Amino acid sequence: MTDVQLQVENVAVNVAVGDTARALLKNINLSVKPGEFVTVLGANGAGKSTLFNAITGDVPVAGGRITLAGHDITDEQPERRARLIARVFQDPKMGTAPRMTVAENLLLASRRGKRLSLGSRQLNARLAEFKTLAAQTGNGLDQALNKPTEELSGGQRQALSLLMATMTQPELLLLDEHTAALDPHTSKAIMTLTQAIVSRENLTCLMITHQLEDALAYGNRMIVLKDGQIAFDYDAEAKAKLTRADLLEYFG
Ligand SMILES: Nc1ncnc2c1ncn2[C@@H]1O[C@H](COP(=O)(O)OP(=O)(O)OP(=O)(O)O)[C@@H](O)[C@H]1O
Repeated sequence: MTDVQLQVENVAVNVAVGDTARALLKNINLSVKPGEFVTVLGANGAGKSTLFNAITGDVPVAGGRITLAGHDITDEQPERRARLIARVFQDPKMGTAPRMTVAENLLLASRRGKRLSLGSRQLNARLAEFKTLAAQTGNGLDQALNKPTEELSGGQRQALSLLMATMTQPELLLLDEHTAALDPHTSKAIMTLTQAIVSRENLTCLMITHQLEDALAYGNRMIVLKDGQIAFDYDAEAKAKLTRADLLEYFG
């Protein structure tokens, strides 16, 4: 195992605005160790989602190199990178196929990067496993395995998205404000589930959040983006000393 899981070297992202190029990311350098859980903070427009998009290949980089688990993925298509990288979005509707049942969604996710086969025999063979997996959410998902996901609550659907994102142990988990659309109680439950899965599977994880309490409470490293650059990078020890008041200063 290498001691660096994700290496972002001199990554720049530009977009054309009219006749001029605007820099969204300016020579970002970030080195993340295996099992690190990094919270990502920054004001609106700082470049957080653009950083995720550069890592997943959803925006082209103007320069630099991205390496994941020893593979140079800089020139790989997003579909290929998706075998290694899982992402959970803010909108619970983004992570699941709405007309398919919970169990079918889980079967699909378990086949990530492999040949797809969705027969009822394959499904039935894995129902007990999926029930155990869904039970850990504590929100009744295990009782809803045969329901289309469009009938689930936002919290259940986001819990399912999280299970689907992590069940094949991705090399990198990207959480893109994944609790922002949920009420405080549900958001807490999803964060507790997130923490449990990330620790148990020893996942390398980046989590964008605007919830300062969550940014402080979770993870063992924090970066703050400002104007397309990493303005602050706190290791576990420095992060543990930070307060909400310190963070508010960055956004003041
Ligand atoms: N395709 C694009 N073309 C032009 N500008 C873009 C494009 N994508 C993003 N931007 C701009 O780039 C900047 C960074 O956007 P980004 O979504 O990365 O910010 P963010 O830190 O994730 O913000 P938020 O907290 O609001 O989600 C913003 O000013 C945004 O408007």
